[in-house]
Amino acid sequence: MYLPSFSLDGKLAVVTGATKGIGRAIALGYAEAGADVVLIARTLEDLEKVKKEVEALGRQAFTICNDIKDYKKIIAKVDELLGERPIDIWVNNAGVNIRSQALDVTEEEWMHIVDVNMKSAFFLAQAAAKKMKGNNKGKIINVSSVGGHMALRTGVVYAMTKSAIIQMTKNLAMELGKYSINVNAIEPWYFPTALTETLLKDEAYVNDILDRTPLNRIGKLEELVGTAVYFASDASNYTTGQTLFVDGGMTIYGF
Ligand SMILES: NC(=O)C1=CN([C@@H]2O[C@H](COP(=O)(O)OP(=O)(O)OC[C@H]3O[C@@H](n4cnc5c(N)ncnc54)[C@H](OP(=O)(O)O)[C@@H]3O)[C@@H](O)[C@H]2O)C=CC1
Ligand SMILES: C[C@H](O)[C@@H]1OC(=O)[C@H](O)[C@@H]1O
Repeated sequence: MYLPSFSLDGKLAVVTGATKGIGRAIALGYAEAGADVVLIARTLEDLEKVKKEVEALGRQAFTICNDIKDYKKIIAKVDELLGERPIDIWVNNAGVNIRSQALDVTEEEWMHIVDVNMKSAFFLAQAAAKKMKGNNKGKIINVSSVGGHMALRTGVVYAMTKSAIIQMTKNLAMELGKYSINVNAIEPWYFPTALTETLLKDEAYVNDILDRTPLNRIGKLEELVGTAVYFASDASNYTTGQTLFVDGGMTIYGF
């Protein structure tokens, strides 16, 4: 039989930033594929809503209402919630951006973006890997951005953190391979979410995006979930340290 399984039946996935946009889409996609899901975000009302959506799909949902900058508390809450239940999949999705020009970046902006997008992502990946190591298997998926691969006008600090996520993915994949833990990254171009809402309301900005996007349209969230399910499933068991662009062709656009 050559078709590998894309099923996540019986798996447990943890998704950071799981109440809106890309994180919510991934969490629901995972539930549709058979996984139980731990949802992490800072807004309780939103967490309860997505919890109900996961349960409506017949899967178990757990919620952790906490800022990932307090990653030690997140890790303690995961332990408290799950006990001995293994974590099969960890998605570092939560991310923020403050779109300042390089000459205007403040230290506070720097610290906030770096703490959420890079420091928290690393230490949560480290904690997940420590648990997965005991089971000699696991899938860590990091959400980077095209902005980590090429210079966009959406802020240098955000770009630095997204580029760091790509390199973190490679180094973790190298070190964790001996425990059969796969580490991969997704690099999205533009998708309609709260994070990009303001940008995508600007017709001139959208036209600039489309001018550089061979598929000539903004992505649909369901078109990103497939990649996240692939990286979470047995279908990707021999794929690690990789970054997959889900970008409408933007990164190959020359002239
Ligand atoms: N949308 C896009 O076009 C692109 C997005 N990306 C990346 O995808 C990821 C998701 O982005 P997107 O879905 O657009 O973002 P949204 O702002 O739409 O959603 C962010 C999610 O993360 C949660 N969140 C934000 N900050 C924190 C925090 N400090 N601690 C815990 N949870 C947090 C939010 O809930 P709450 O506020 O309640 O905590 C929400 O659930 C990010 O890493 C982003 O960089 C990459 C390329 C393109
Ligand atoms: C494609 C980028 O990641 C995009 O640019 C932004 O400023 C938003 O934060 C999105 O992440």
